[in-house]
This record gives sequence, structure tokens and C-alpha cells, in this order.
Amino acid sequence: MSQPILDARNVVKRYGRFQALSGVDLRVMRNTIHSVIGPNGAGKTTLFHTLTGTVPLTAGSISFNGKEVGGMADHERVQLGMARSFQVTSLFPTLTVRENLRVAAQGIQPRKALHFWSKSLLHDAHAELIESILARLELTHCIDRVSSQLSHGQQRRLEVGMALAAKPQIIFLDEPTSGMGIDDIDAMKAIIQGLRADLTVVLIEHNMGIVMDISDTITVMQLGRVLVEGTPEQVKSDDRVRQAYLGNMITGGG
Ligand SMILES: Nc1ncnc2c1ncn2[C@@H]1O[C@H](COP(=O)(O)OP(=O)(O)OP(=O)(O)O)[C@@H](O)[C@H]1O
Repeated sequence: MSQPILDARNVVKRYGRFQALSGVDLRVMRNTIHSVIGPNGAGKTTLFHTLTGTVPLTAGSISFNGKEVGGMADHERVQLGMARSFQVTSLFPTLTVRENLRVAAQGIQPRKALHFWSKSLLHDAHAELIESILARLELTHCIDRVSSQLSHGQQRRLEVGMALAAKPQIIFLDEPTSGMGIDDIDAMKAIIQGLRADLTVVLIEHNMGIVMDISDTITVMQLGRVLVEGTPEQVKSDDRVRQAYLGNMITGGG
């Protein structure tokens, strides 16, 4: 059997006295779409934060391509090939689409953008990479538009592009379709499916239709633990999953 590209074991995350993750295991296989679902507050975003290094682990280990990354800073993980598309926008609103992607391709954090601005914006580094990302995202025609003028759906696609500009092997997408209309959702779905050929996708998504359609594997979380893991068919027919969602509806969650 092949080795997982990402192998997280017994991940624990505490915020003060509150334990948001209570020993989560997650094994993600290469070139798959692996979705993480669960009722509100289950710990999905917290798990993403620990995997990508946005927050430190309390305990556990995270191995990426066989290398322990659990203690590494987020930018170090990006350099190793782990990229993340944030729910909160990561775009530079006054820069064009091309310029946004250039900033991302250079691996520049927002606070260092001014340095970059002074020397690198003038030459056309990364042009090929940027063109290929834009083609993939169907944003080629927007290349010289200022990102704040893009539609919501286009902005969400460009956010994925920002993560792709780091040339990742694995990409973490946190609710990439949130706030989208049906046409934009279909476009995003096709883009995510297309990514699987070249990289591995880990996805948090509340739209169950999308999750069931495009996932190879689904991990269902509840109260900071893994409740069930399997194929869409297995997850759909699992009573524990039904109960978890039913319980959530009864308590008023989404
Ligand atoms: N910085 C924090 N400090 C304290 N508690 C937190 C913090 N971040 C998250 N939590 C708590 O951890 C639990 C898991 O939250 P998390 O956002 O990971 O859930 P989720 O599954 O992503 O939920 P949703 O689907 O609503 O986004 C929640 O009870 C939340 O209140």
C-alpha cells in the first residue's frame, strides 16, 4: 500500500482549558480529494490550523511526505509544499490579479510585501506559472483587473490561485464555495476536481452535495474527534453520521 502524503496522529489542541481536538488521526493519500466535515464546532477549522501551522499543536504529530512538520512555522510548511486557501480573504485589493499572484508566487507574506514591491514588481517573474494558474481558474481574461473589482466567485477562485502559486503538493481549502451562487459553485467544483490530477486536496465544505460528489475520502468530525471515515457511500449510510447531523439540527446548528 502506498504511503499517505499527510499523516497526522493523535492531534490534540487546547485553547486554555477547552480541548478543541482530542486526539485526531488523519491520513491523506496522494492525488485524492479528502474532505473533512462535521457539525458546527466539531473542530474542522482547528484541525486545518494545526495541520498548516496557523496554530501550534498541544500534542501529537504531523508527518508530511515522511517528514515531521508539527513543530514548524506555517511559512516553513508552505516551502515544503503545503499551501492553504483561507476563508478570510488573502487578496491584496488594490493589486491586479497578475500582481496578486506574483506576490504569492514569491512566497511573500503581507508584511514583507513592501520590500517585494520595490524591486520585483517591475519584472515579469513567474509569468508562465501565473498564466497556467489563471487558465486553470478560468481567470485569464481578468489578469489586469484590480482584485477588488472581481466578482465574489472570481475572488474566491483567485484565493485558490494564491495558494497554487506556492506550487504546493497538498492544498487545504477551507469552505471554498461559501457565499457563492450556483454557477460559481459549479466552476469551483470543477476546479477542485481538476486539481486532483496534480496535487492532493484537503477540503472543509458545508455543501454536502459537493462533498459527496467530488470526495474520495470523507472524515466526519464531532466534538473534536473523528466520528467516521470512509467513502461518500460509506459515510452517507452511516447511522452515527446521520445522528450527528440530526443532533446538530435539533440544537440549532447549521
Ligand atoms: N481561538 C480559540 N479559542 C478558544 N476556543 C476556540 C478557538 N477557536 C475555536 N475554538 C473552539 O473550538 C471548537 C471547534 O471550533 P472550530 O472552528 O474548529 O469548529 P468547526 O468544525 O470548524 O466549526 P464551523 O463549521 O462552525 O466552522 C469550538 O467550540 C470553538 O468555539
